[in-house]
Amino acid sequence: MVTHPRPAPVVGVLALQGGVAEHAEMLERLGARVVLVRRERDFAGADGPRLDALVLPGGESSTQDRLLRIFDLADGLRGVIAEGLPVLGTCAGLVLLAREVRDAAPGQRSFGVLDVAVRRNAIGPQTASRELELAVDAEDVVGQSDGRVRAAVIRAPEVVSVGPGARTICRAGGRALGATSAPVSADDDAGAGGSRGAQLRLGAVTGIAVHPELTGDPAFHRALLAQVR
Ligand SMILES: NC(=O)CC[C@H](N)C(=O)O
Repeated sequence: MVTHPRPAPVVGVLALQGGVAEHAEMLERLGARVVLVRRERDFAGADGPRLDALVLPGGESSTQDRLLRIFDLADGLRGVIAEGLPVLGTCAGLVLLAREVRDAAPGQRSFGVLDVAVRRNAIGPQTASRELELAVDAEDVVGQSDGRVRAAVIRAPEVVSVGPGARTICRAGGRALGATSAPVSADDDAGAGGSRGAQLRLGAVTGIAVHPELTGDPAFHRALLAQVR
Protein backbone atom coordinates (compact mmCIF):
# COMPACT_ATOMS: atom_id res chain seq x y z
CA MET A 1 0.00 0.00 0.00
CA VAL A 2 1.25 3.46 -0.83
CA THR A 3 0.85 6.01 1.91
CA HIS A 4 1.00 9.69 1.24
CA PRO A 5 2.41 12.09 3.81
CA ARG A 6 -0.22 14.47 5.07
CA PRO A 7 0.22 17.91 3.49
CA ALA A 8 1.55 20.61 5.81
CA PRO A 9 -1.23 22.72 7.30
CA VAL A 10 -1.43 26.18 5.76
CA VAL A 11 -1.45 28.87 8.42
CA GLY A 12 -1.98 32.54 7.68
CA VAL A 13 -0.22 35.17 9.77
CA LEU A 14 -1.78 38.61 9.50
CA ALA A 15 1.15 40.68 8.29
CA LEU A 16 0.03 44.30 8.32
CA GLN A 17 1.99 45.37 11.41
CA GLY A 18 3.61 43.89 14.51
CA GLY A 19 5.44 40.72 15.47
CA VAL A 20 4.90 38.67 12.32
CA ALA A 21 8.32 37.02 11.87
CA GLU A 22 8.45 35.27 15.25
CA HIS A 23 5.09 33.59 14.67
CA ALA A 24 6.05 32.60 11.13
CA GLU A 25 9.31 31.06 12.35
CA MET A 26 7.64 29.12 15.13
CA LEU A 27 4.90 27.79 12.85
CA GLU A 28 7.44 26.72 10.21
CA ARG A 29 9.51 25.01 12.88
CA LEU A 30 6.38 23.06 13.82
CA GLY A 31 5.86 21.94 10.22
CA ALA A 32 3.27 24.42 8.93
CA ARG A 33 3.36 26.29 5.63
CA VAL A 34 3.00 30.00 6.40
CA VAL A 35 1.11 32.50 4.26
CA LEU A 36 1.64 36.16 5.15
CA VAL A 37 -1.83 37.69 4.95
CA ARG A 38 -1.85 41.15 3.39
CA ARG A 39 -4.56 40.90 0.73
CA GLU A 40 -7.93 39.22 0.48
CA ARG A 41 -6.53 36.68 -1.98
CA ASP A 42 -4.14 35.49 0.75
CA PHE A 43 -7.02 33.97 2.73
CA ALA A 44 -9.97 33.63 0.35
CA GLY A 45 -10.04 32.14 -3.12
CA ALA A 46 -12.77 31.50 -5.65
CA ASP A 47 -13.23 28.00 -4.24
CA GLY A 48 -13.29 29.03 -0.60
CA PRO A 49 -10.82 29.66 2.16
CA ARG A 50 -7.17 28.99 1.45
CA LEU A 51 -6.07 28.66 5.07
CA ASP A 52 -6.32 25.89 7.67
CA ALA A 53 -5.69 28.29 10.56
CA LEU A 54 -4.82 31.92 11.24
CA VAL A 55 -2.57 33.81 13.67
CA LEU A 56 -3.15 37.44 14.58
CA PRO A 57 0.16 38.77 15.93
CA GLY A 58 0.89 41.33 18.60
CA GLY A 59 1.68 44.90 17.73
CA GLU A 60 -0.63 47.86 18.04
CA SER A 61 -4.28 46.89 17.75
CA SER A 62 -5.56 50.34 16.81
CA THR A 63 -3.04 50.53 13.95
CA GLN A 64 -3.85 46.99 12.83
CA ASP A 65 -7.56 47.83 12.92
CA ARG A 66 -6.99 50.91 10.75
CA LEU A 67 -4.89 48.96 8.26
CA LEU A 68 -7.45 46.14 8.13
CA ARG A 69 -10.04 48.66 7.04
CA ILE A 70 -7.74 50.64 4.70
CA PHE A 71 -6.83 47.41 2.87
CA ASP A 72 -10.46 46.27 2.97
CA LEU A 73 -9.68 43.04 4.83
CA ALA A 74 -11.75 43.48 7.99
CA ASP A 75 -15.09 42.09 6.78
CA GLY A 76 -13.58 39.19 4.84
CA LEU A 77 -11.34 38.07 7.68
CA ARG A 78 -14.14 38.42 10.19
CA GLY A 79 -16.23 36.23 7.88
CA VAL A 80 -13.75 33.35 7.67
CA ILE A 81 -13.24 33.47 11.44
CA ALA A 82 -16.99 33.46 12.05
CA GLU A 83 -17.25 30.41 9.77
CA GLY A 84 -14.93 28.48 12.08
CA LEU A 85 -11.34 28.95 10.90
CA PRO A 86 -9.14 28.13 13.93
CA VAL A 87 -7.50 31.37 15.12
CA LEU A 88 -4.86 32.27 17.67
CA GLY A 89 -4.53 35.96 18.54
CA THR A 90 -1.67 37.19 20.70
CA CYS A 91 -1.82 40.49 22.58
CA ALA A 92 -3.03 43.03 19.97
CA GLY A 93 -4.51 39.95 18.25
CA LEU A 94 -6.61 39.27 21.34
CA VAL A 95 -7.82 42.89 21.24
CA LEU A 96 -8.83 42.44 17.58
CA LEU A 97 -10.84 39.33 18.44
CA ALA A 98 -12.67 40.70 21.50
CA ARG A 99 -16.36 41.55 21.61
CA GLU A 100 -15.64 44.66 23.69
CA VAL A 101 -12.47 46.77 23.91
CA ARG A 102 -12.08 49.09 26.88
CA ASP A 103 -9.63 52.00 26.67
CA ALA A 104 -9.84 51.69 22.90
CA ALA A 105 -8.33 54.36 20.66
CA PRO A 106 -10.93 56.75 19.19
CA GLY A 107 -12.94 54.92 16.54
CA GLN A 108 -11.15 51.61 17.14
CA ARG A 109 -13.17 48.51 16.22
CA SER A 110 -12.70 44.80 16.69
CA PHE A 111 -13.97 41.63 15.00
CA GLY A 112 -16.16 40.86 18.02
CA VAL A 113 -15.80 37.08 17.56
CA LEU A 114 -14.58 36.23 21.08
CA ASP A 115 -17.12 36.82 23.85
CA VAL A 116 -14.84 38.76 26.20
CA ALA A 117 -14.20 42.34 27.22
CA VAL A 118 -10.53 43.31 27.30
CA ARG A 119 -8.85 46.40 28.71
CA ARG A 120 -6.01 47.59 26.49
CA ASN A 121 -2.59 48.36 27.91
CA ALA A 122 -3.55 46.91 31.31
CA ILE A 123 -0.21 45.28 32.05
CA GLY A 124 3.28 46.64 31.81
CA PRO A 125 4.61 49.82 30.22
CA GLN A 126 6.65 49.18 27.08
CA THR A 127 9.87 49.73 29.03
CA ALA A 128 8.90 47.14 31.64
CA SER A 129 8.19 44.28 29.29
CA ARG A 130 9.09 41.03 30.98
CA GLU A 131 8.54 37.31 30.97
CA LEU A 132 6.03 35.53 33.13
CA GLU A 133 4.78 32.03 33.71
CA LEU A 134 1.18 31.43 32.73
CA ALA A 135 -1.00 28.86 34.44
CA VAL A 136 -2.97 27.28 31.61
CA ASP A 137 -6.26 25.41 31.98
CA ALA A 138 -6.99 24.29 28.41
CA GLU A 139 -6.25 20.57 28.16
CA ASP A 140 -5.06 20.70 24.59
CA VAL A 141 -2.47 23.37 25.46
CA VAL A 142 -1.50 21.70 28.74
CA GLY A 143 -0.97 18.48 26.76
CA GLN A 144 1.75 20.31 24.82
CA SER A 145 3.47 21.59 27.98
CA ASP A 146 3.39 20.83 31.68
CA GLY A 147 0.55 23.28 32.31
CA ARG A 148 2.92 26.23 32.55
CA VAL A 149 3.84 28.35 29.58
CA ARG A 150 6.50 31.05 29.59
CA ALA A 151 5.53 34.14 27.68
CA ALA A 152 6.41 37.82 27.39
CA VAL A 153 4.10 40.70 28.34
CA ILE A 154 4.42 43.97 26.45
CA ARG A 155 1.70 46.50 27.24
CA ALA A 156 -0.66 43.60 27.40
CA PRO A 157 -4.43 43.70 27.51
CA GLU A 158 -6.29 42.00 30.37
CA VAL A 159 -9.46 39.95 30.00
CA VAL A 160 -11.82 41.83 32.33
CA SER A 161 -15.02 39.92 31.67
CA VAL A 162 -15.98 36.67 29.98
CA GLY A 163 -19.43 36.14 28.48
CA PRO A 164 -21.29 32.85 28.09
CA GLY A 165 -19.69 32.22 24.68
CA ALA A 166 -16.12 32.05 26.00
CA ARG A 167 -13.95 30.52 28.72
CA THR A 168 -10.87 31.80 30.50
CA ILE A 169 -7.90 29.56 29.62
CA CYS A 170 -4.88 31.13 31.30
CA ARG A 171 -3.95 33.34 34.20
CA ALA A 172 -0.96 34.95 35.88
CA GLY A 173 -0.75 37.09 39.00
CA GLY A 174 -4.49 36.81 39.59
CA ARG A 175 -5.38 38.19 36.16
CA ALA A 176 -7.14 36.46 33.30
CA LEU A 177 -4.79 36.63 30.32
CA GLY A 178 -6.52 34.53 27.71
CA ALA A 179 -9.81 33.07 26.59
CA THR A 180 -11.25 30.72 24.01
CA SER A 181 -14.61 30.49 22.32
CA ALA A 182 -16.80 27.98 24.14
CA PRO A 183 -16.88 24.77 22.14
CA VAL A 184 -20.35 23.37 21.64
CA SER A 185 -20.46 20.20 23.64
CA ALA A 186 -23.43 18.46 25.22
CA ASP A 187 -21.52 17.37 28.31
CA ASP A 188 -19.81 20.72 28.82
CA ASP A 189 -21.06 21.90 32.16
CA ALA A 190 -18.44 24.60 32.60
CA GLY A 191 -19.84 27.94 33.62
CA ALA A 192 -19.00 31.16 31.84
CA GLY A 193 -15.33 31.85 32.30
CA GLY A 194 -14.72 28.74 34.32
CA SER A 195 -13.85 25.12 33.77
CA ARG A 196 -15.87 23.28 36.38
CA GLY A 197 -16.47 19.67 35.55
CA ALA A 198 -15.92 19.17 31.84
CA GLN A 199 -12.45 19.30 30.38
CA LEU A 200 -11.68 22.69 28.98
CA ARG A 201 -10.55 22.51 25.36
CA LEU A 202 -9.80 25.22 22.84
CA GLY A 203 -12.65 26.43 20.68
CA ALA A 204 -11.97 27.79 17.21
CA VAL A 205 -11.17 31.31 18.44
CA THR A 206 -8.43 31.75 21.04
CA GLY A 207 -6.86 34.98 22.26
CA ILE A 208 -4.01 35.38 24.74
CA ALA A 209 -2.67 38.64 26.13
CA VAL A 210 0.95 37.51 26.01
CA HIS A 211 3.65 36.45 23.55
CA PRO A 212 4.80 32.81 23.69
CA GLU A 213 6.40 33.32 20.26
CA LEU A 214 8.96 35.63 21.91
CA THR A 215 10.02 33.11 24.56
CA GLY A 216 9.87 30.26 22.05
CA ASP A 217 7.29 28.26 24.02
CA PRO A 218 5.37 26.35 21.32
CA ALA A 219 2.42 24.99 23.37
CA PHE A 220 -0.24 27.35 22.02
CA HIS A 221 0.97 27.04 18.42
CA ARG A 222 1.04 23.25 18.68
CA ALA A 223 -2.50 23.30 20.05
CA LEU A 224 -3.58 25.49 17.10
CA LEU A 225 -2.04 23.05 14.61
CA ALA A 226 -3.66 20.14 16.44
CA GLN A 227 -7.03 21.74 15.69
CA VAL A 228 -6.23 21.36 11.98
CA ARG A 229 -4.75 17.87 11.91
N1 LIG B 1 2.27 43.62 22.63
C1 LIG B 1 1.15 44.04 22.11
O1 LIG B 1 0.60 43.46 21.17
C2 LIG B 1 0.61 45.32 22.67
C3 LIG B 1 -0.85 45.55 22.39
C4 LIG B 1 -1.15 47.04 22.38
N2 LIG B 1 -0.97 47.62 23.66
C5 LIG B 1 -2.54 47.25 21.84
O2 LIG B 1 -3.43 47.68 22.46
O3 LIG B 1 -2.78 46.93 20.74
